Amino acid sequence: MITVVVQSMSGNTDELADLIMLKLEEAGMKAEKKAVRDIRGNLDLSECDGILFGTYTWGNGEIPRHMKPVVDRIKSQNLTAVPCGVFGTGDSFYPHFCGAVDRLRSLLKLVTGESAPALKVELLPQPSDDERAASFVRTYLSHYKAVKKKHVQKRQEMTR
Ligand SMILES: Cc1cc2nc3c(=O)[nH]c(=O)nc-3n(C[C@H](O)[C@H](O)[C@H](O)COP(=O)(O)O)c2cc1C
Repeated sequence: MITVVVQSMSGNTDELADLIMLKLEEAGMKAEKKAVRDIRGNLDLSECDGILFGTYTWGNGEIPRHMKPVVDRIKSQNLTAVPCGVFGTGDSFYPHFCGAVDRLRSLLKLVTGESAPALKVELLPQPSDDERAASFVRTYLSHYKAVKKKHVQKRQEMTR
């Protein structure tokens, strides 16, 4: 079960989350969506099977402050065995298009050592983003399998 954690102000990123959920389900993977405002206090990210983080970008290519509960968890909870991906919407009018996606990926790389697959979409998803979302989900699912395999091997080595 993939947990899709999404922060959206005006609905674009939420719509992208729905498209990604659909693609996950079409690929045979169960998914649940959680809005950041609903997760305060009661979501241990390290217990998730897999996570896709969705965010818009604010300020000058920044992660919106509403994502703080998620960023704090990424920093404090052990996500090394949890396959993660990042998606977001932004506006290419700004110098750092979807900067929040890049920043979240960098943070995840720092704490997990893994390069999370990413998808950036211009404002509201268009029909042309359908195949991009499907391709992102395919890339994420192979990353998911690779991370799971790595951690099974690690556990086996530790019990030897
Ligand atoms: C004040 C402000 C700053 C923004 N800064 C950026 C930015 O630096 N980079 C970017 O790609 N988009 C930026 N955006 C655009 C939003 O990220 C974009 O509209 C996004 O799709 C909103 O997502 P939402 O509908 O899920 O809230 C900014 C928007 C506003 C209003």
